[in-house]
Amino acid sequence: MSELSQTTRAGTHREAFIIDGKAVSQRVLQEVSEAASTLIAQGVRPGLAVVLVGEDPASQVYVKSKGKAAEGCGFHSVQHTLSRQTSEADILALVGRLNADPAIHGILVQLPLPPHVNATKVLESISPAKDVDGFHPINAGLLAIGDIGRALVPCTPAGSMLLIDEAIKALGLKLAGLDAVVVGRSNIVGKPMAQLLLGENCTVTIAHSRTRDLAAVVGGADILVAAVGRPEMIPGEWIKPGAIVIDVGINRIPGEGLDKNGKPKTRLVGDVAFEAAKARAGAITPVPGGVGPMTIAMLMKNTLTAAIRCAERTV
Ligand SMILES: Nc1nc2c(c(=O)[nH]1)N[C@@H](CN(C=O)c1ccc(C(=O)N[C@@H](CCC(=O)O)C(=O)O)cc1)CN2
Repeated sequence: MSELSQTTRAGTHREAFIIDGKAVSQRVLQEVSEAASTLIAQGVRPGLAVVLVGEDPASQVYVKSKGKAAEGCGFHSVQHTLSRQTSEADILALVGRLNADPAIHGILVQLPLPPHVNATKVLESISPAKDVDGFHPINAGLLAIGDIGRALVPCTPAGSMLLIDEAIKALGLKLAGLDAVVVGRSNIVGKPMAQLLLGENCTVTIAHSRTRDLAAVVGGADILVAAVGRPEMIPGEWIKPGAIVIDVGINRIPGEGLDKNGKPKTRLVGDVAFEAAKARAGAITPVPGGVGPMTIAMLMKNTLTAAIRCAERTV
């Protein structure tokens, strides 16, 4: 496809539409709260259990935000905080109890887990019906065969799709047929993202560390999803003019000066060099304030979905 149309009447390139992940996530949370109220009035309160193993400060912040968001949606919310030394067997036993608890519709084990714990084994022990992270192979399989109606879809890719919809509307485009490039092939973001884009009839390429001529592959993308976790590794000059850029990376790098405690300041950047990319893209997500807030909002949506499906199974 040729350049996506993004020129003004004077013929000069317009600055990118900044996709506001905070605003879109607030909208999702509002919709989830309203639907949850209806469900609660019918006697079913969605319940989310979050399991945190260890004391990683970033994980503590994310888990706290998830609990707060769950409460904000009117959910029953529980947090299990386990010490870093907790054995894999004890984590599996806890997941087993949560699987059997009728008040809990969604179970999330915060990642990363300590190195002595087999994360795959723990994630596969979660009942697929309560796997609100969408990481269980059953949910990955349902997504791969295009049965989204029965799957729980991973939160970050699902949220990224909503941001793409937002950009498509703002730019007056149609999603079907666009060339999408996903940089990164993780099971958590890259692969499910590619499946979702394929489900919307995009022509999808997954690029990774062994991709030859990444610049050329990225340069062909009408939609670029960067999910590699390497600060600003995609230069703005690689972006196709008018492209939609979804930056999943959240990388903390050294900032300038000292904070109020005298410690060196840090700042968050994405996988894309934002300022240069903004000058070429049609639409772009910022970091922070782009994909990140969507992850938690979609987790609430998945918990609501799990609760609704559970209620439907028991009538
Ligand atoms: N079990 C899971 N573990 C992890 C997941 C996940 O989806 N499931 N994702 C990440 C962490 N994460 C949620 O858990 C998460 C990361 C970032 C944000 C976010 O809103 N980021 C803000 C910036 C926050 C800051 O200032 O530090 C943003 O981008 O605007 C939300 C959730 C790993 N683990």
